[in-house]
Amino acid sequence: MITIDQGSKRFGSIQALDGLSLQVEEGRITGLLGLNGSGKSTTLKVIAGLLHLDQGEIRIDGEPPSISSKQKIAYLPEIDVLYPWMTVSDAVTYMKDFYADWDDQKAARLVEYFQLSPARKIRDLSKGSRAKVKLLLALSRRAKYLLLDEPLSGIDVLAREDLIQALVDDFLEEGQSILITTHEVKEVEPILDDVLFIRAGKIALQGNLEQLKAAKNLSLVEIMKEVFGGVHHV
Ligand SMILES: Nc1ncnc2c1ncn2[C@@H]1O[C@H](COP(=O)(O)OP(=O)(O)OP(=O)(O)O)[C@@H](O)[C@H]1O
Repeated sequence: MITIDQGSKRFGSIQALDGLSLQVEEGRITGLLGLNGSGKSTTLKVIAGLLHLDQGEIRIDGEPPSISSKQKIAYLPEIDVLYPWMTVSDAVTYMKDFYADWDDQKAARLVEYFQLSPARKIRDLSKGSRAKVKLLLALSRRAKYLLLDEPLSGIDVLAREDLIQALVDDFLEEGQSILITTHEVKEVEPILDDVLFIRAGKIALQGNLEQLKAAKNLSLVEIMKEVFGGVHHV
């Protein structure tokens, strides 16, 4: 389980996380949902160990972030910034050398599923294909926790629902957990077990999605309107 207790993070005058407490359960798919600038990416970066909290505690399976906890976490890499000059195949080799839990067969299946050309340079790919390479690089690790920050961004609307379902049916291993941030709420809803609603750096509501919907007798989008004050576009 991943827990954050009263986590705060400030960037200059901006309080990105403001006493945020959450739990991400094992073997479940959890959606971290919120408006622009509410702290979703910051939360994922804190869990990935790329940012440190100013205050509060984070525990990954009971341990503070460390080299060994980082091995349990696959974070959708910023490939556009990290290695634009690499080909798709170079990026796969690079990740394979870096991570002991790399699954070569799954990487090959994903290259085929996404119809990626291994010899193409990342910087020359379309935005959608770059998004697919990012997903490929995260999903090809047998990491316990997969952190997916806006994985559908740039992927066309027709491909999104198929992709998200394939992700769960064909590429997720038993016991793996996903924490996903997205604005594509309707596309992702069918795969979500749990939801965390984040507002101004705090969790406004969290729980099992089906139980929340039943308790409130509302759809996910209606719950979001309630939590975020009637704002439709999240
Ligand atoms: N490196 C940084 N330096 C300065 N401010 C930052 C930095 N990273 C994030 N912020 C600010 O912290 C706040 C939270 O940002 P964050 O990226 O976590 O939000 P988000 O919920 O992921 O937003 P979006 O949905 O727009 O991607 C925002 O006001 C953002 O401008």
